[in-house]
Amino acid sequence: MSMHLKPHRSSLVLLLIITLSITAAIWFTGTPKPVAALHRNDLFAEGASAALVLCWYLLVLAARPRGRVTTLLGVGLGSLFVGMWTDALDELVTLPATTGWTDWLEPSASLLGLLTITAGIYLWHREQLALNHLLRTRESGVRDHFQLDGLVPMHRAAYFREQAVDLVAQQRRAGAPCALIAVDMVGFHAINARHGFDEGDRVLNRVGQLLALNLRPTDLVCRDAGDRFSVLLPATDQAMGEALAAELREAIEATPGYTAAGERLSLQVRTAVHMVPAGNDSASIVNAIAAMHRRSAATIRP
Ligand SMILES: Nc1nc2c(ncn2[C@@H]2O[C@H](COP(=O)(O)OP(=O)(O)OP(=O)(O)O)[C@@H](O)[C@H]2O)c(=O)[nH]1
Repeated sequence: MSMHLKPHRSSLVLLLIITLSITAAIWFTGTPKPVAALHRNDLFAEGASAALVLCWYLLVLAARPRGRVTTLLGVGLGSLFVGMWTDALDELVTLPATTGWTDWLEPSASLLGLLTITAGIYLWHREQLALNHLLRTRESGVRDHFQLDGLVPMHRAAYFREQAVDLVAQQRRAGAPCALIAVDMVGFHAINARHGFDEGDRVLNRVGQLLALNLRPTDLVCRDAGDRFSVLLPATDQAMGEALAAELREAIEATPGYTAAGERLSLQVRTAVHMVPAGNDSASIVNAIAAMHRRSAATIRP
């Protein structure tokens, strides 16, 4: 069983027992239809629909932690599957006229499923709005999981460039300048060398989180590469950009954290602010991003 499904083992076992019980009850109560009497198109359509709902059920459970939303979606999709599965079995078996329970089981399970899925989707929507709030400064209204950084919980450089082009075009229409900040760790290779690459990874992760926490909701931060991060500050002048860059440096250097072995780390970062004037062509942002990282690399910290 996939490790993502392990927390949902009891739900899966319950659905399996219900499905096997219904299948056995229908099979042993009725008479299998001869092959010539089967409606192949109906059988295929109903069987495939049930299989697809089962796939949705597994994908949703595998993607989610346990909780109220997952329970509602699981019960809903599970019930819908049971309704559709009963419908598909109906194509294989002729039941005696006295067996009335399958007539109400299929529509009731499907209706219960749809109602429960609707309640689950409503709560999922509320949950997602709360999560969107947490992801401010890590995405600018566009989510692209293909461009997420595997190490630091934020997007990568390509996403930053795409969003920066859009944001700068918006700012141009509003006549406001944007600021870019390059954040580069100083002597990061020494952390890897002294404490190991895994510890270096943890430091990058923590630095990324500190940056995200210390920005305004409208700002965007991404990991550029290695120990370099890029920040976009819409509607920001030079003075504000410099002030925010100083705050970011202070936030990181004041809370360097500890290694797994309990050794206090000492972190230093350098920043470079690069202004994108109000009327600037949005395509030039790509050059501006490269320029700010060059400027940051040339900055000497005491
Ligand atoms: N742990 C870890 N290290 C990385 C990762 N990506 C790049 N690095 C390391 O980051 C270091 C970056 O080296 P430099 O660009 O010289 O940075 P620095 O040591 O901070 O040097 P200065 O910026 O000149 O102060 C290299 O040692 C890379 O191996 C990563 O994903 N995880």
